[in-house]
Amino acid sequence: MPSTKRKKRKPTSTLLSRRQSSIAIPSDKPLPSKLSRRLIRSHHTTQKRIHQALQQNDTATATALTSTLASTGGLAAYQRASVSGQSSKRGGDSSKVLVDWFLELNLNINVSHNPQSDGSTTANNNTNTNDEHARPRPRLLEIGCLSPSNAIHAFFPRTRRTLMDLNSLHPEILKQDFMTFPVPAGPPALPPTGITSTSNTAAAGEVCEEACEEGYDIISCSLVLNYVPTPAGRGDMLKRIARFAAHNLHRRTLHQQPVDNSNGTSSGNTTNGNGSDSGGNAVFPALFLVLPAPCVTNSRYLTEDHLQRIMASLGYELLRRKLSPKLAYYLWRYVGNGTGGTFKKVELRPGGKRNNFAIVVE
Ligand SMILES: C[S@@+](CC[C@H](N)C(=O)[O-])C[C@H]1O[C@@H](n2cnc3c(N)ncnc32)[C@H](O)[C@@H]1O
Repeated sequence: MPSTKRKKRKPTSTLLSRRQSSIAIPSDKPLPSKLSRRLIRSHHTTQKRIHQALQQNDTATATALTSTLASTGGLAAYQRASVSGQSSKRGGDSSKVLVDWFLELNLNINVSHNPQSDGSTTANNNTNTNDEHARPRPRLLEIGCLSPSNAIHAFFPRTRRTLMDLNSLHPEILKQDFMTFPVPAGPPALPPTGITSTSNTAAAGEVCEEACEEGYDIISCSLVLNYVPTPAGRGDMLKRIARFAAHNLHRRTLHQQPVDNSNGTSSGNTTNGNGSDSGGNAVFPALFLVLPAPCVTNSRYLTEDHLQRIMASLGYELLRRKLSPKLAYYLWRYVGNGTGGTFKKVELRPGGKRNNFAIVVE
């Protein structure tokens, strides 16, 4: 008779400690996918529990959970698991979708052959010599960056990209919390955005590189929003991203590249003879947002329609969308004039086997 004994599932903590040495030691080898998935899930859950404990002033539990997290490799182990997910064998570089969309949208951005390039040998690095009205090559701000060698980096030489993460895995990646990264200062008198926020401009005396004034044409936020442990924290991150976009839109307007919001295309001199969009006004300022698919397909509190309402309130319109079994990809264009307003945690999709992912805008 076949045994009816069910195989006991090992607790994640046991699995992690058994693997701990392989996580702590830097290695080029990706972690097994099952372990990566469990590690990522357990990291998110523990972080959420730490936050809940802190909210209840239960510092003992928060401290215990924090040390459990640290003993199992902490953020570094989580990042290693995420890098493993990004490996080409697992088809995991989400930025490939953005590259496809850039090509589809006929953006006139030359690709540098070497994503590590500083741009000095790239034709059409900072100016498009065929178009006297062309703006400098667009600038990327990537929040939550694990590597400077993903597909999208070929579009942005080093001088045109700012990559950041809470924990930097590469000298080019700033160790920086986006929530304290200064919103570019100037040009003066930003138009009203419908977004209320506190202390978002660069403080006097803060180091202000070129980007500080020029701002960013596209912000990439791939699998970062779901890392933020609270619904209100996610809303705050989206609001902050919108302030960066508002700065860029205002700057574009000042640089006399009129944006025609009525039909989703740029007007004036932004298209050249071959129909490509040299200034990128039909696309930029933009946000590339990637979420695990269940956050929008199986959450009690978030649907794609609801996400779209939140984004519209912040001044965004949807340009592109792709849903794969694992991930939801979006390209949003910031057009301003957000309706503002608040979004609470409201049950939209009842059901037993749903998750609780939510975004709250206060
Ligand atoms: C799952 S990884 C995503 C990596 C990559 N973008 C991708 O698509 O695979 C999430 C990363 O976001 C980073 N992160 C989370 N919140 C952040 C913040 N406020 N500022 C900067 N980085 C943040 C984490 O440190 C982590 O490395």
